[in-house]
Amino acid sequence: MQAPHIRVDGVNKIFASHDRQVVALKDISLEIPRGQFTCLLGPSGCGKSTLLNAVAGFSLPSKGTILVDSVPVSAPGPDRGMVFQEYALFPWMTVEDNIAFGLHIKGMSKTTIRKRVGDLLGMLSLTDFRQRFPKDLSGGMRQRVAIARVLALDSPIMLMDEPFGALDALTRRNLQDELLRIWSELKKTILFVTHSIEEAIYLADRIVVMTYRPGTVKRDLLVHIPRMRDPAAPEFNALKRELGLLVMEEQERHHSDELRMAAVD
Ligand SMILES: Nc1ncnc2c1ncn2[C@@H]1O[C@H](COP(=O)(O)OP(=O)(O)OP(=O)(O)O)[C@@H](O)[C@H]1O
Repeated sequence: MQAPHIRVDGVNKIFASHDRQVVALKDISLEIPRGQFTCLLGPSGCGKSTLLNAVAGFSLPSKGTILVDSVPVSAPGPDRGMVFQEYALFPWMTVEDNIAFGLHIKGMSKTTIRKRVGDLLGMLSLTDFRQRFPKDLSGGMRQRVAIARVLALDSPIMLMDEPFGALDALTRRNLQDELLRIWSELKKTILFVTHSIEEAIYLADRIVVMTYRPGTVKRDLLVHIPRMRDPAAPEFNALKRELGLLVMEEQERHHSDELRMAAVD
């Protein structure tokens, strides 16, 4: 399946909670070309997950539209696979059964499933762990299974919500490298949420920095540093500084907002 193109057009999202309304997204418009690796970057509360959930079809915009290959998103679909920070594996199933689950639902033949699961176990270095249960795996391994499960369905779009946020630095770097390898091999369109500036620069073709409440696009830039990127390189650090200032401004707005709310309560 060819990677699709995503178009976010004038999207607003308003949550009504208790006695107040939260404008989580305001006038977001983005054109994401097929095959692009885009990171949504910003501090907590700037609407990254809200935007990702809207593209996934889990929570639709209050205003505006999201189109995948010109078709409006109105519900979750098999063309958009989601990977969460909290793995979301079935604890009673082995690694291979977790990966195969969606394929059984699709009604694929046992032979095809065995072949595809075998390939994915190999691709994500999980072959020796195929019979294990999630509780017997490290966080990094569990996240590999979660990625394999989405890849099994062959979704041409991968939506990833802080997938490596709970992992230690070394495991995180390994999985980032694997993700880049898989992405360049399988040519998926990836929308990846992170609040780590370094992770965004390491991975992305493009970084969209968001503002804190309402969530708008603060900066939208292409990363021109060739891969594999060296976080110690001067050009990497220069971009890190530039993005750091932008994110810090939003972080400060977040803190002042929290202080203001605490004073009201
Ligand atoms: N279901 C909801 N009901 C009410 N408010 C919500 C809901 N979901 C999100 N919000 C609010 O919308 C804003 C954006 O939240 P969102 O989770 O998208 O931010 P984020 O950038 O992904 O942050 P984090 O990194 O902490 O997940 C926040 O102010 C949040 O409190």
